[in-house]
Amino acid sequence: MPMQTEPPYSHDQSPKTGLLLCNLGTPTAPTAAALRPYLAQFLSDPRVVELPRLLWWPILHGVVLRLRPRKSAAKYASIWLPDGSPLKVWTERQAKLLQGYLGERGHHVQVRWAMRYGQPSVASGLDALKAAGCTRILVLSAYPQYSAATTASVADAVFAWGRTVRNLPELRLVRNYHDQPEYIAALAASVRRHWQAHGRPNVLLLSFHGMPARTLEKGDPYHCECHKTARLLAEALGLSADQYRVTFQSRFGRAKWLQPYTEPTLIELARSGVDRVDAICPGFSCDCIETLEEINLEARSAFLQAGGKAFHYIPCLNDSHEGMQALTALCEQHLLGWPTRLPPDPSACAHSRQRALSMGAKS
Ligand SMILES: C=CC1=C(C)c2cc3[nH]c(cc4nc(cc5[nH]c(cc1n2)c(C)c5CCC(=O)O)C(CCC(=O)O)=C4C)c(C)c3C=C
Ligand SMILES: [Fe+2]
Ligand SMILES: [Fe+2]
Repeated sequence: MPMQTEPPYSHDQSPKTGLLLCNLGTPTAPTAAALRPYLAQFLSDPRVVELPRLLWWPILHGVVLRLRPRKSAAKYASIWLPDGSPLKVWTERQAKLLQGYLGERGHHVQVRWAMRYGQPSVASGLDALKAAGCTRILVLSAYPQYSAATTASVADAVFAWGRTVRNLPELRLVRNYHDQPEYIAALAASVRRHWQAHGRPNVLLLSFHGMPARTLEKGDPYHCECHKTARLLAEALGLSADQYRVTFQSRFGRAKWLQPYTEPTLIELARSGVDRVDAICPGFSCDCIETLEEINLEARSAFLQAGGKAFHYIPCLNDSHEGMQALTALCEQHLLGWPTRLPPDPSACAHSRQRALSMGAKS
């Protein structure tokens, strides 16, 4: 990939900081035609499906991309918002709010949002921040728990962009925030608020997106980080071990995924006489198809059909004040990690002195 041609370097540029909030990506419409390119890009990422290409390619192109787009489109249609896919709507809103929250704390940071798959791409977001004069950029992956399939894949996109850039900004990538006290406090506050309004369940179900089980054996910390989030949240809420369950959802393909699986656990709970379950998804920073359709529609119906009496879904933090405060605190901790800089020095070298003179500055 060729390197970009950039405006000549100038010493009189004041340092500016940018923030790129990256989420996974989502189709532009709830149709099979929009789902196909989105799923093709997503499921071609070797960080997501780790099978050898020779084996995976015929399955992806011969089976998955023929059947899944139509099936998934119907699911997206059931949760679509007037302004688009919930994942896009919430991510855009969080980025807008983050700019204000950080500004109130004295951080004048340009905030943009991007999607790892689809548009606006990570590269276009980084290009825009660089074009706006940002010489340091904080990349915040929206996933609280680290996984190679999500966080590391965003890093891949950032590094790929870096290969096209001549004059790189300083880059910092948030790795995770699964145990950040402000994030746990925000989750606990949203659960408590729900319980104040609707009473308490017999069991609180914490459902996380799944991963193939072999990723845990190969050293991916995702499973452990999900369990740590769950333990901290349970402690914050004062729950005993029998008052909550940790499960994994969204199994894809035939391989064994992280267990226990969400839906079979709900069926087992209903059959064993548990009347009310509340479900929360602390692995998602905002609501999306995985929470709104798979949990709030499908899992709810499985629980009720198996004899459960009441199922409450507690939404993701989305644009709530507590959630935004947690994201702000997280960004602030990372922004403060950067060294203090000397003011720009236009006389730092002969060519910039000449530039300053030609632009009419006094020598
Ligand atoms: C929260 C972390 C996520 C992990 C880990 C993850 C792994 C993973 N996902 C798939 C396959 C699919 N995921 C899909 C949607 C989706 N996944 C996440 C997050 C994680 N995925 C989010 C936030 C979303 C929602 C996107 C939206 O538009 O709302 C989908 C698409 C939907 C569908 O067709 O079912 C697929 C497919 C794999 C294989 C995987 C493996 C590590
Ligand atoms: Fe996923
Ligand atoms: Fe673990």
